[in-house]
Amino acid sequence: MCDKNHNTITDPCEHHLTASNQYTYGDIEELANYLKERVSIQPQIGIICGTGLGAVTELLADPTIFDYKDIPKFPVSTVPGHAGRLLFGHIDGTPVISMQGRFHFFEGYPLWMCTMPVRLMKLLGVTTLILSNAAGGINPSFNVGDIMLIKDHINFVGFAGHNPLRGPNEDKFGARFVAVNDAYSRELLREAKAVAQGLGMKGVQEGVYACIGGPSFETVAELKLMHQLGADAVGMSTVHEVITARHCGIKCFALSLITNMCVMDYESDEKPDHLEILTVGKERENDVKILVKNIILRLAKIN
Ligand SMILES: O=P(O)(O)O[C@H]1O[C@H](CO)[C@@H](O)[C@H]1O
Ligand code: HPA
Repeated sequence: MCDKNHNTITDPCEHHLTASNQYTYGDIEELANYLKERVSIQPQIGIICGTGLGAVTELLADPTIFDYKDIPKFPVSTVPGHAGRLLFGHIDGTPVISMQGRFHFFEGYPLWMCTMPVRLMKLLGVTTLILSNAAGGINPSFNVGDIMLIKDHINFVGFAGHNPLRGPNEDKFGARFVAVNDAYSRELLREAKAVAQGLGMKGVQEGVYACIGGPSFETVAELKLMHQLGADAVGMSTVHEVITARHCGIKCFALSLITNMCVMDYESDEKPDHLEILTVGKERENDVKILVKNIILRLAKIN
């Protein structure tokens, strides 16, 4: 820890710099300009694909694709199931930008770095963000393969003091304090439910997503606590992206694919396993794809 008695804003030290966002508004503007010079699509909708759910990007017609490693100042994906590509294209006429792979806190990235692409999307013109993730089911009425439409979250990472907005506020993106009681657009949730119903999709649930830091999964005691607190599913992402999006006024819709049921019994020999999580993602990615496509179609009709 830093023991220097100093003003962290006017005289930041290395430790404080890591805690605070190092991407200035100008840096992200530069990044947006870099992409605008190379692709003419101005996206309205942003998509962030969860573990094993990158197939949603197949919806983009004739996409322009950037590998994260080729974009200046961009982090790179290190988790299997996250391809590490940024795609621009159209889904049934709607201009879209999609991240095939996200950044997680457990990879070692500070939260401001994990969520920088959301601010980039804002500067590129995105007004609505659709997020997906793989999650463990806590609600005993859920089944593996269910799709949970997220209505709220419990931010355990935030409880521990980690927030993507920590540090000096960037007023050009939004105000210092941001309300998140309505983080998940009720309108989008209603529309998504109507779409799922219209498609006759089975196993579509609604619930509360709990976010932990990972990469360790949860203990039985932690899961029992989460259940008592009202969490229906648990994962290691999404919430920081949603906070960053709400800060800059982007509407959010998020869904979890329940890739495993959490082990809440000391007698059980089962364990969560990333490879199994990827397998369930593969099995259900088509349904997630259909749902996302139809939500975008519906949004195009009502907007
Ligand atoms: O949230 P996404 O990116 O879908 O990934 C989920 O899958 C991984 C665990 O297998 C964790 O990273 C968890 O958060
Ligand atoms: N816990 C945390 N993250 C996850 C899980 C889980 O059980 N499944 C998929 N991502």
